[in-house]
Amino acid sequence: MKNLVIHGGRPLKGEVTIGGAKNSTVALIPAAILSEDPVKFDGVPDILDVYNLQLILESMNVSSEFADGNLSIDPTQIVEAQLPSTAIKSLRASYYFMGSLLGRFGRATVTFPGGDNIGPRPIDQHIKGFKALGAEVTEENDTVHIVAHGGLHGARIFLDMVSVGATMNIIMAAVHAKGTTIIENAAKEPEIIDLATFLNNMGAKIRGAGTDVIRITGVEHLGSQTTHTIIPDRIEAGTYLAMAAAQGEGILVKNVIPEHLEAFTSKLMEMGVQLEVGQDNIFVPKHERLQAINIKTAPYPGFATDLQQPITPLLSLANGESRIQETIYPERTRHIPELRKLGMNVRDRDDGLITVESQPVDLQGDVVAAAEIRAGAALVIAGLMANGVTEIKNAEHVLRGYDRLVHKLTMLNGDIKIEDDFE
Ligand SMILES: CC(=O)N[C@H]1[C@@H](OP(=O)(O)OP(=O)(O)OC[C@H]2O[C@@H](n3ccc(=O)[nH]c3=O)[C@H](O)[C@@H]2O)O[C@H](CO)[C@@H](O)[C@@H]1O
Ligand SMILES: C=C(OP(=O)(O)O)C(=O)O
Repeated sequence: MKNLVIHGGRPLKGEVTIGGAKNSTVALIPAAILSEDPVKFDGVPDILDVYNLQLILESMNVSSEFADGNLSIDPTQIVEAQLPSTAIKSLRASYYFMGSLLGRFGRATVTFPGGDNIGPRPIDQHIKGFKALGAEVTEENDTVHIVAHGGLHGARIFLDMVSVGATMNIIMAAVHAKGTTIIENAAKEPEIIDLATFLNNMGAKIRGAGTDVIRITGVEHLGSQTTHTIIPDRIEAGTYLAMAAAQGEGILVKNVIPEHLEAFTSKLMEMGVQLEVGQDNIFVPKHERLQAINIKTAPYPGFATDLQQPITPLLSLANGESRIQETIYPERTRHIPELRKLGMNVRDRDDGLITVESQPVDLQGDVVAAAEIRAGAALVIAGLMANGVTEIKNAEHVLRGYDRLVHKLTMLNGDIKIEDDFE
């Protein structure tokens, strides 16, 4: 295991460039096996999830090369094979191989995905979608078997709840299905548009991505002609914006699509952070006084659940009591006891209500553990704010989704390094 070691209390300043979106990347890589030609992506973030997805591709005889943000994948020699369960368990998004293998071969056998401990994460809506398309789905021990004996056909699928993963998985399964599939109550996240853009550029017919009704008309062939540039990571961007507002003395966050961050930036502005929003960048000036706010997480375009942890340390600098109601994953509060260890005045309730009171004294470094990616991001921000040394255990949770974190923070004058944890 790895630890992140931060000597906190230093003012942060300068520029940071946001990488490609993790949540697009982890869907685009499984989607690449739907292509009959080699596929190229650029703007790919340097994160552990990418390396684990490469291992899964390799097990299917799909070669890939990744350097300097460029990822090429050659699925032309793909074979059906048992997927490596350690890599599958290392990330949630390995479940996208259910949709992409089903789309490509009409069958898929995938171990239940792993991922962060953020509370229950059922996949019933994915399975409902596969069944509606004509597949038989059985679960045995820890494995899901999906087979479409008579081939896949278009269907009308109403999602019982808005699910990013189910929307993406059904799109991938349906691209070759006979006829038209309609997903109603679909998720509207920008990453879904990114996936649809990639597939449409290969010849798919997906309409309505970004709205809550998506229509997919099956096509026979998909082939890649161009390099697909991955959209900027709005969650990474929001993390740096929160960090800049909490500990910055003027930070320019580059390579952002400001529209993707509106629910987040409007909350920062409500607090009194005077953001200067450019076309593809946002400047966070040094500020004096901040006001407490209330936040409720919601599916896009609402306030992202993945940003409630990174904004929590900032709320401790506001005058008064701030509240966050986590509605997507009410148990996603594992950052709270760790933030309390650093001296933050923060509490949570079983129903996902987080209360943050203003901080009378400076935070003090301590040994804490990252239970999941965004909990880890909150601890990194708090560690940068705190006096003394903060050691964050289980750093892999953070590194699986934050592109070149140590390099970027060092360029911002942060003092942070990765160490092996031999305990
Ligand atoms: C790789 C990726 O893109 N991960 C994101 C994706 O996860 P993921 O796609 O797994 O999250 P979903 O959008 O599916 O989950 C939304 C809600 O629906 C519930 N649900 C979902 C599917 C299902 O079959 N049954 C069910 O009950 C979940 O428990 C959750 O409460 O969206 C989450 C919510 O924005 C983000 O936190 C994750 O960062
Ligand atoms: C929960 C997250 O990711 P995943 O769905 O990959 O676990 C996240 O990115 O905050």
